[in-house]
Amino acid sequence: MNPTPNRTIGVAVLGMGNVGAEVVRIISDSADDLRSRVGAPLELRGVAVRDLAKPRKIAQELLTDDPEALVARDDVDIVVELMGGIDPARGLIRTALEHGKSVVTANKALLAEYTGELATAAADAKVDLYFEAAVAGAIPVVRPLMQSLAGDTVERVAGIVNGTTNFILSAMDETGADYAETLAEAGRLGYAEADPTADVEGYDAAAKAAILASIAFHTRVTAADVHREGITAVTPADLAAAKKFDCTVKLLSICERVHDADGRQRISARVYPALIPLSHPLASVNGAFNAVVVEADNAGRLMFYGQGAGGSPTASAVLGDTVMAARNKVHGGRGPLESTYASLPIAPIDDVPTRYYISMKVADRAGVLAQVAGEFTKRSVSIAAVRQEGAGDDARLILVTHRAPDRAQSECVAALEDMDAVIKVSSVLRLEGTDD
Ligand SMILES: NC(=O)C1=CN([C@@H]2O[C@H](COP(=O)(O)OP(=O)(O)OC[C@H]3O[C@@H](n4cnc5c(N)ncnc54)[C@H](OP(=O)(O)O)[C@@H]3O)[C@@H](O)[C@H]2O)C=CC1
Ligand SMILES: N[C@@H](CC=O)C(=O)O
Repeated sequence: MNPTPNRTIGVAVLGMGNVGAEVVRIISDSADDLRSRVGAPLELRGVAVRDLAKPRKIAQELLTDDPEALVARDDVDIVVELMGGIDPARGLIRTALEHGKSVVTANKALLAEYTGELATAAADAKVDLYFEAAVAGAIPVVRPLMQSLAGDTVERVAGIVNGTTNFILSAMDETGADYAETLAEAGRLGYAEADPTADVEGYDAAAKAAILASIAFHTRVTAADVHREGITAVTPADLAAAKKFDCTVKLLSICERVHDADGRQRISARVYPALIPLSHPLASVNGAFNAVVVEADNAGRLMFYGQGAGGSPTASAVLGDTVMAARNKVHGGRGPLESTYASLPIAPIDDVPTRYYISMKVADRAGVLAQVAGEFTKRSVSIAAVRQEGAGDDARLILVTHRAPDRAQSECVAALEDMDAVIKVSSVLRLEGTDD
């Protein structure tokens, strides 16, 4: 589309929930600032919702329950998708792009499956597709990876990218708060997804890992490529035990290049709750805050930190994208253009070197530790630390291993579960943030 100076930029918003309501508020409250940043006024043309009867802070005539018609309107230049979910969001974005509208979305679930399709549609239509808000709420991390680091080689992107689970784990750790109550509070504060299973089972963090891996490594990674474990099995006892090892527990998303001995490169993308040392920078990221650590060949280590969830922090990122897309409409230009995407293979979790923390209830008799250690030696996994606690029916053994392929580590756990001396393996978590 040709640039058209001195005109109004029409914006359609799909969804007026936690994020959409804040986007609508900012477009109205900050109209003068936005006009000067874009070089033209941004005008809200309509907002699509499901339930027209719900009370909302917006003129009723701007509301519609017909998003198909809204995205195709001639006076709409930019469509901001904040409905969530795959359908009908995917079709609506496709329609918007095909009608020459630029699109801003925060929909990580959709992007983790369909970025390739949507980016191609945007390129064909020569319009923008921006999604800064899809990863880590207010934190600028998508644009730094796509633009600022486009000339570097990123080796690793790892961090805390789900606010809800970090809010829950922090509360459990700091005050012993109840899991279910804290999850409900995360919903009330606008952090949790419409279906919070996406948060607590790690689907949301996995979607974000897929997006981060794709843009960091210039290869297509989808949610199905990401190894995923959530926080539902993490107990207050795990958090207490972590403290004894000067650690805490965080849900981590880790994306890295795996350099194989034959020079081949693969991508590992994984999400799981892990112990990290209290001295690690991610250990002090609490509540709904997120942080992402990027390691690049020339830039070295960069850390991005801020509010990872909630209506207004996320709306900030959405508005940033909207201003960029609006500037391009007014002054011409398009960007950031996507890289030429490679197709690097995915390294399965089995092949990735990890460290394990294993807590088990054991028989209180001589020789148990030697027997347990024998199972690790058989599989070439070495034990880094051992703690024996309690006695009688409460006898426990806690082990921390050195780095070894995850398959070998999980085979050790399976062997423990078959041993007479081991009454119950009560907790298995990985340990990250250490070199060995
Ligand atoms: N909340 C957060 O902290 C963050 C959210 N995101 C993402 O932003 C998006 C929006 O999240 P959030 O605001 O929390 O979600 P909400 O569930 O609060 O809001 C969704 C909105 O979309 C509307 N909607 C849903 N389906 C339809 C449909 N078929 N037709 C018309 N309207 C529809 C709903 O209408 P109605 O009001 O009538 O029900 C509601 O207004 C999601 O993709 C989410 O993953 C990204 C980063 C952070
Ligand atoms: N439910 C998500 C919202 C932001 O992406 C989260 O908790 O991080």
